[in-house]
Order: sequence, then structure tokens, then C-alpha cells
Amino acid sequence: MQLFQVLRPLILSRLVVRKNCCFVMDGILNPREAGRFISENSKDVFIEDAGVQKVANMLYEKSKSGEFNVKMWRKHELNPQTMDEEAVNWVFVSAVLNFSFWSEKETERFEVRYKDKTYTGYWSLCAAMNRALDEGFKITSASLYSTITMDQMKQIFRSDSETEMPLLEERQVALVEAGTVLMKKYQGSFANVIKQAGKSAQSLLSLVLQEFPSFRDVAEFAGKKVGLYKRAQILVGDIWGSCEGQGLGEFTDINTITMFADYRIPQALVYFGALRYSETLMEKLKQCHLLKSGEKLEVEIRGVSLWACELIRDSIAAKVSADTSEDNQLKDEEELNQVNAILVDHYLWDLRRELADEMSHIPFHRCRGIYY
Ligand SMILES: Nc1nc2c(c(CN[C@H]3C=C[C@H](O)[C@@H]3O)cn2[C@@H]2O[C@H](COP(=O)(O)O)[C@@H](O)[C@H]2O)c(=O)[nH]1
Repeated sequence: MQLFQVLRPLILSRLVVRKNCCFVMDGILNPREAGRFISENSKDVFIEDAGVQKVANMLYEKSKSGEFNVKMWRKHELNPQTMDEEAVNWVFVSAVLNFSFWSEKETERFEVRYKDKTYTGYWSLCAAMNRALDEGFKITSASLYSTITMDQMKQIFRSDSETEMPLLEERQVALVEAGTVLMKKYQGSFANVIKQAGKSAQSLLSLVLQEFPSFRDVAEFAGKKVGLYKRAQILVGDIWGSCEGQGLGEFTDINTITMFADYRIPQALVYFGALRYSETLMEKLKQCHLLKSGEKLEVEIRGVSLWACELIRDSIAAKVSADTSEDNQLKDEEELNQVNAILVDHYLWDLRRELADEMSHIPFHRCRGIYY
């Protein structure tokens, strides 16, 4: 192995500390403000109220069962079950790497086989992480991933198909950056970052943006800086889910977190008629046009999708308060069952996977980057 390969992570970790200058959030619209502003100024992506109400009705009916709540997160076989420090360190690593799984051809995807099941997309990341842990490489330990080499990355994230994991080098850089900060300032555990946030989701979000530059998902749109913060927000949302809103996952303001602006929720929103693309944009996406991170069309798709989910959440809340029927479980388990933007997001994201074939005629937007 060349000397550079060995030294690369150490060089990167030196760079990180210098790059990690303070991140000023003032002057950047927060995700909810950004969603509204982008939606009000969008030229190629539009919200359709009939579709918003359709999704809100679907979700409201589902939420009446009392099954649709923070406890869902742990139900997936790949998600950690321990609701402790190990679980939040697992969530942190998954959030650092949670981006850009799409491949040129949907039929040629990065795949990981784990415990007799084949995973693609986001779940292939989780399967590779759990496979590494089973094989004795503690990928959740900052002391290890802060100096992880490309050879180790290739071994851990090896594919069980012909297609390699996209952006492996960018993932190594993100891991070294995150691990270096965690080791230098938080004794190697993300639980210590959480504890510094005083049970506030917004404080944790700000702390993550301050400390970990790879999460700074900000664009310029119509003369303003807009913070979409997809990975930083999903990190908070998954910490909440991994601990069922208790202990390390307890946040007094979790309902201020918005949907996570990825490339799958827009697909679902268009499918249900809550979002509409201009003919020009739809044609571009059907041609698999590659959008640049931060370009106008890309920001419109992400920002208007985010705002659509805010409207869906607001519509559900209005239905709950109007609903006087005694069988509505939401009333008496308000705390547990309130449908916030995180649950709206997970519902749509999981549904997009369940209905992948039905939705396949709706193109997702292709953008190569580390933000989502
Ligand atoms: N908006 C939103 N985007 C999400 C997630 C998740 C994983 N969350 C699950 C984890 C625990 C709970 O069970 C959640 O359901 C991954 N992604 C993004 O999707 C894209 C990949 O998609 P696909 O090709 O289908 O794997 C990629 O941008 C990835 O960053 C989410 O929840 N919401």
C-alpha cells in the first residue's frame, strides 16, 4: 500500500480541524423558512393542494390506528435495538454516510447481502455497517473511523453486485472529518454531543452544523441563503427514533424538525399529485439529466417538497383537532402519536419503496453530492 494511502487519513484529519471554522447560521433561512421562500419563488415546481389533502387524509386515517408513531423506527431489522450510546453512535455514522446511493441504471445498483437478504439504496449502507460489525470492524467507533483508510473503506463497503458504492472517497473524507472532531472534542461518542444540546432538537441541529462541516447543506436561491440540512435533520430524527423519544432521544422541540430533502420524497409527492413539475423540468428528469448541487431546479425540487410536507403536516393537525370521535386514539395519546414532519417523511419514504414499481414512471432527480 502506497505511503500516501496510509498517511491520507492523518493528513485529512489535520485539514479537518483547520476547516472546521465556526459556521454562522445567521442570515441563512432555516429549513421551514427556506421551504416557504423557495415555494413562493419557484418557477418549475408547484404544490397542488388537492394532492396535499389526499396525502394528509391517507396519513390521518393511518395515524388513527395509534400504530403510526416514533416506535416505528426500531421495527426495521437493520436499525439498532438497544436504545443506548451504542445505538446513537451507529445512527451518527449512518447519518455521516447517508447520501447518493442512486446508480446510472436502476438495474445496476450497489447491493449488500446480509443475513440472507439483499439490500440496495440507503439500506445497503446499513447492511454494510452491520456486516462490518459482525466481521469485527467496529465501524461505529470514532477511534477507528477517524483514521479509516481507503482499503478499509473498500472492504467494509464492498458490493455484492457488479456496481460499487458511489462516492467512496467522499465518504472516507466525511468519516475522517466526523471521527476526528468526535475524538478531539467529545471523547469519541456522539452521546456527548447530544448531552450538550439540553434535550433541544434545534440546539442539536445547530451543534451538528457547527462541529461537522459535511452536514452544512446550504444553497443560494433568489438572493437568499437557504439551509435544507437534510443529513443534519435526519440525524436528529433518527436519534429520536432510535431511542423512541426517550433518554438520549428525548427532545422538547422535535416537532420543529422538517422533512428530509432527499431525492425520493419528491418522487412520492409527484406520484400522489401533491407536487407538479413544469413540462421542461419533467422532460429533463426523464432524460436522466444530471443536476448540479445548488442549481435552481435542484433547490426548487428539494425546497418545494419540504414545504409540501409542512402543509401536509399542518392539514393533519387541523383534522386531529377537528375530529371529536371517541375512537380517535390521537386525542388521549397526543404526545406519542402526534404526526410531525418526521413521521410524514418516513411514511412517504417507506411508501416510495413499497410502491417502487408503481412510482417508477416518476423520475427522481439525479444530483451527485454529499448532502442527500
Ligand atoms: N427523506 C428521507 N430520505 C431518506 C430516508 C432514509 C432512511 N430513513 C429510514 C431509516 C429509518 C427509518 O425507517 C426511515 O424510514 C434515507 N433517505 C435518503 O433516501 C435516498 C435513498 O433512498 P432509496 O433509494 O429508497 O434507498 C438517499 O437520499 C437517502 O439519503 C428517510 O427516512 N427520509
